[in-house]
Amino acid sequence: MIKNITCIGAGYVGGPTMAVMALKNPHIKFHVVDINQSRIDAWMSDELPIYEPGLFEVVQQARGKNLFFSTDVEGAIKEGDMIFISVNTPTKKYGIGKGRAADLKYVELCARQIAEYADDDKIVVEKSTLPVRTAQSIKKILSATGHGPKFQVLSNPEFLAEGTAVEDLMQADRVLIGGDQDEAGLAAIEELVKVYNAWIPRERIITTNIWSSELSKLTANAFLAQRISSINAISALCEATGADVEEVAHAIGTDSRIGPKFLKSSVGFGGSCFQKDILNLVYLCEFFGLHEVARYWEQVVTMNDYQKSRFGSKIISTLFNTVSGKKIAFLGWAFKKDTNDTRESASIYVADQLLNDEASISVYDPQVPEQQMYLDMEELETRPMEVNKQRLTMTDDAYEACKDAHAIAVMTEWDEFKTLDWQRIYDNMKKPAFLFDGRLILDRKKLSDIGFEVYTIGKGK
Ligand SMILES: NC(=O)c1ccc[n+]([C@@H]2O[C@H](COP(=O)([O-])OP(=O)(O)OC[C@H]3O[C@@H](n4cnc5c(N)ncnc54)[C@H](O)[C@@H]3O)[C@@H](O)[C@H]2O)c1
Ligand SMILES: O=c1ccn([C@@H]2O[C@H](COP(=O)(O)OP(=O)(O)O[C@H]3O[C@H](CO)[C@@H](O)[C@H](O)[C@H]3O)[C@@H](O)[C@H]2O)c(=O)[nH]1
Repeated sequence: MIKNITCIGAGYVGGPTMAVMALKNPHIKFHVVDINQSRIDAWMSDELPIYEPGLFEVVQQARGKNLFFSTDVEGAIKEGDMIFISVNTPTKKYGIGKGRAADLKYVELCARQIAEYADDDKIVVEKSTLPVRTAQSIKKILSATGHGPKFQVLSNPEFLAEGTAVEDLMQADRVLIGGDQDEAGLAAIEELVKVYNAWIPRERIITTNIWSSELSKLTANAFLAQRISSINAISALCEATGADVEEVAHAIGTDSRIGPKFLKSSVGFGGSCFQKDILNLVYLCEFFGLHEVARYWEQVVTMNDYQKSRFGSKIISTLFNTVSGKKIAFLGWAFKKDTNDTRESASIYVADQLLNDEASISVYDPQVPEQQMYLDMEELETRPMEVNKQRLTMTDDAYEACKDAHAIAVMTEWDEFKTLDWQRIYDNMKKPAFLFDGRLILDRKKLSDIGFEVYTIGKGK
């Protein structure tokens, strides 16, 4: 009987996942720990470290009752009957597998800490996205460095999307739990099934062997990203031929075998997961000598890079082949709406491309702080920070960002952009006033009538 659940890692996944589990399992105590003190402080305050619609209400209901946040990793490991590992698994930036493989050093450290501090038997749950067969390494570390207790390792990948995390957790399409198929493994799976079954119907909880579960997560993201790259590839052809990508997406999406979701053409997918997980899949395929399979999936990322640079190039070529000294307004910096997360956002790469062509960029995003934008640019290491700061600025007012601009680029699909006073924006811009809709959210006809020169992804002239 599980009485205490610990989660190591209080990020975009650990925080919301444990908050919802705690709300639905009032009889279990949840302890979420992180090495980042300021993140933990934020989880305990009214200003949560991540912006997610509905999250604050959930946290508020459980926090202090059966949901606790702290930096006491050792104490939390000792008390947890079940320990989730929900730490970051970024793309490796060094050594073997650099630029492709997942960097598992944080996961390995968690396993070592669990082995060191655990005084009794534990169920260890992989919540982080991991390459298939990672459980084997975790088991090895636990058994080689532990001092007595027995460990069961489960895989329970998370499928929530940012911006809809609470909804996705509350009404999950499915929950996936993988574990060893022997008696102890099946018993551990059943313990986790019970936790989810507090609100997820049993038929939506899928149980598999551990390797299938690990691989299903990478596969799900690869399939989702593949759909976006596929429709983005078609968007280029639409622009060349006069077809309309939204009409094409609707026409194919009504085929029940294809389905309508994830066919929204865009300036390119971003976020912390898709690119990282596909590159990880590519690396795994190469590792197992499956070079053709690796090339197949790699193309999803190549197409996404092409879509981002195609958008940037379109801005430059439309503005008479140079943006040097011109002001370009960016509406949105986050990688999608309803999140403050900017990891791998298309904005970063398009901004970089325009800055290389000496543009001045003024950004408005309702949730992203200026400091984060500079950190994103710094990671690219393209130019000195002072230059980024001179040419790239953020304002907290969309109208200010667009004032005196030569062009506007809609980079994130925030709802509020649809209801801006576009006549006012047009009146205050340089003419011709160019508008590049990278998210297909604006009314092209209305804007053209105002006087804008509108370019929309996937729509020919
Ligand atoms: N972000 C998403 O939408 C999403 C969705 C599904 C799965 N995932 C996967 O979940 C995992 C976590 O992603 P995230 O977005 O929450 O990452 P994140 O960077 O927001 O959070 C990870 C946290 O782990 C902490 N941490 C790292 N090592 C630690 C240690 N040894 N002890 C204590 N804390 C430690 C970090 O300080 C950080 O706060 C990744 O593997 C990711 O691929 C993410
Ligand atoms: O039709 C679409 C759908 C999405 N996007 C873009 O794709 C990116 C990713 O969007 P989304 O998948 O909604 O958000 P994530 O939070 O990255 O969630 C993905 O990655 C998570 C981490 O692994 C998984 O848990 C989720 O199931 C998976 O959807 C964003 O830039 C979106 O703008 C499009 O361009 N067109």
